Amino acid sequence: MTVIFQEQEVSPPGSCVDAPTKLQIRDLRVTFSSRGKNFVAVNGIDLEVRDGEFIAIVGPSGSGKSTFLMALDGLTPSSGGEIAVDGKVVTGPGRDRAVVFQDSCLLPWRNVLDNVSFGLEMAGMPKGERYEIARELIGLAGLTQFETFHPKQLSGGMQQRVNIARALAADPQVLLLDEPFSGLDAQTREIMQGELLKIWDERKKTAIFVTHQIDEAVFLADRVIAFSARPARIAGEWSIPFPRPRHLSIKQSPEHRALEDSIWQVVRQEGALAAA
Ligand SMILES: Nc1ncnc2c1ncn2[C@@H]1O[C@H](COP(=O)(O)OP(=O)(O)OP(=O)(O)O)[C@@H](O)[C@H]1O
Repeated sequence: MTVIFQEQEVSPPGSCVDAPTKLQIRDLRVTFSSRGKNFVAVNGIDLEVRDGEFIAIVGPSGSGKSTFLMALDGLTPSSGGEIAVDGKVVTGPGRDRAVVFQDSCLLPWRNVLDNVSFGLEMAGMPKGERYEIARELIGLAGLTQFETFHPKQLSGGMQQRVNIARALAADPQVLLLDEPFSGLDAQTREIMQGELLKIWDERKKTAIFVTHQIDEAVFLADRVIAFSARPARIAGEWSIPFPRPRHLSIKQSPEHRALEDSIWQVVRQEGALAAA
């Protein structure tokens, strides 16, 4: 396993190195059945995530990244090991975790305000209260002028901002993001990376972000984890030293590029194993 810890005398601003553990994953295994045969998708992952930490997960296609995320959410049952949020063992989906998917999951007949407040409505929160929470998040997402718009009237980037606001509305302890920007063009994607960090800096949620883009992982995360070829195990781990708030221009720095290269080498190696 490749482990690179950047030594620093002073913690970067916004760092969570001293924060308590938020999410604990011990020996997590996920097994699927396909055509009468069992196969292991996730094989014994151990991971401790601190409160407010931003983790990015990269790895070859089919390595088990989404499966891992869905197991954390409780949508996919694990076949071994344990997941705990604040020490409480996860047995299924719960309000302490929220997922943002690649595709917009907005309800087309509801406007932005009613989409963002949907979960709160389902939880029985009175209208005035849920609208107040939703409006604050819509503002944070820079969409105040669009709260009466319906999803089809919004660009892909705006729809994903609504999705993120909706996920945050229930005030989850852990935000799980499964390639949320992969459907966007390169320019919008970069803008969204900056927007996500702005929202995250404000709310400081513990975040697990799955992506194929290594530059995106390095730019966003406190820690990048590379998964091996299937079955997923941790093949490498990198601590990202850049202080926050981060500006997109850091992507051009030699330090950023060196981290990208180091991560890419591991992912490429694992991808070759997957193809072999
Ligand atoms: N519900 C399921 N039933 C059976 N097999 C599944 C199921 N979900 C995922 N798989 C298989 O598990 C493996 C891991 O899939 P997963 O989608 O987690 O990988 P991934 O790393 O997220 O891939 P990508 O980067 O291409 O999105 C794949 O072989 C996939 O076909």
